[in-house]
Amino acid sequence: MENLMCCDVSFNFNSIPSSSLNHTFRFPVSSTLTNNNHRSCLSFVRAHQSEASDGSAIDGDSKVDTNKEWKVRNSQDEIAATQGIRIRRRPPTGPPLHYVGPFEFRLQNEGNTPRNILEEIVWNKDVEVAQLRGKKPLFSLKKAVDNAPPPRDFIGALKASYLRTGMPALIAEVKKASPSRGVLREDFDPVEIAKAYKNGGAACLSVSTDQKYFQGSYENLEAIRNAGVKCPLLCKEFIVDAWQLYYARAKGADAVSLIAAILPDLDIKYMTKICKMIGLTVLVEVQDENEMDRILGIDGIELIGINNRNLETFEVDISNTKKLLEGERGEKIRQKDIIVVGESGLFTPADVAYVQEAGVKAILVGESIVKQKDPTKGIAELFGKDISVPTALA
Ligand SMILES: O=P(O)(O)OC[C@@H](O)[C@@H](O)c1c[nH]c2ccccc12
Repeated sequence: MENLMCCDVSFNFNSIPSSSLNHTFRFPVSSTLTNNNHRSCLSFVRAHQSEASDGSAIDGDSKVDTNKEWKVRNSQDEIAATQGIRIRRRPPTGPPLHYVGPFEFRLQNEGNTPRNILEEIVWNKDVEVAQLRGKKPLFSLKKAVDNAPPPRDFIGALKASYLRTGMPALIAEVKKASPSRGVLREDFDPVEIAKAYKNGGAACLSVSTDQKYFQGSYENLEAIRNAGVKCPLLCKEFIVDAWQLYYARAKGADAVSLIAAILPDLDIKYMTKICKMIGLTVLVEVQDENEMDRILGIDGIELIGINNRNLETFEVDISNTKKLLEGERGEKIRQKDIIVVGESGLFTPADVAYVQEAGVKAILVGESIVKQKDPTKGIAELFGKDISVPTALA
């Protein structure tokens, strides 16, 4: 890992949440980060804002000034909107007159009601992360990350699988439920499912860690890692804060997904840099042309997922993968040597052939295989043939 150096930084705190006011930070800065522009640096501070120089947490409900906090979030939403991002990171109608606890307990009105499920998930995630950060400050996570076993090569595993089978490499998703489909599998044993996927020929696994909407957990991720399943693991989360990257890595993830619909370019850039520093592979997920164009404008992106499910409406349309790979976009992706992952709504060999034809080298599949009594067989049915690794090579 890159050597970290420390610097003291004092800021004009106009764009920093109130919990950070009057603090001089001492935080690690990698050589890559020092060269970045001022805004990037502010974002980095935001990610590290909840710790004083001794590493103690300085966030806490009692110290949050909701009025200033709201102003900061509102200006973040304005920046995001200029990039075509519709998802608001916080309720927009201003702070409640009194601080009444987390988002769930705030009085609902037209303005502070989420407009769609993705917005609701993000607002809840914000609260969840703030609470978790208080319990596990960044300095303790950094120690865990330093002592974690080396990450596995996520992209290497995808490439090897594609070369071996001549078909898109499978990222098989371990998820119990989803907001659009409800519970997918009652008898859900994450480790058994992970082993079955591996035996069926999955190159990598995706593990849902969101508890509220997907009934997942970081314990599942850790359990799969500790059970010795060799596939690299993607932590399937809604990342809204760089703290979550360290958390995922500390829990055994080899890769994380960043959702372009909720993260402005600047966040994607600096989070990608942090991931590189701590050894995580980044999968950036896009769902329309605007998001694809934004991500193709960012350097250093190696893996792009095209989601066939619109996260705002839940509509699934696998032709989305084809649409986003046509013409100049496809050309640019090939020039940049980016691997594209076709995501969601893939059920049959015809679906797999369709997205392969469109240009993907990997697919991310959950529902169609997790629902099968035997997920190993489910994989063979999805591909229309056995793609498992011969036992002599496994
Ligand atoms: O279960 P499916 O339709 O095969 O989809 C899997 C995966 O693509 C999906 O879970 C997913 C991809 N990106 C996401 C972002 C948020 C929530 C869910 C997702």
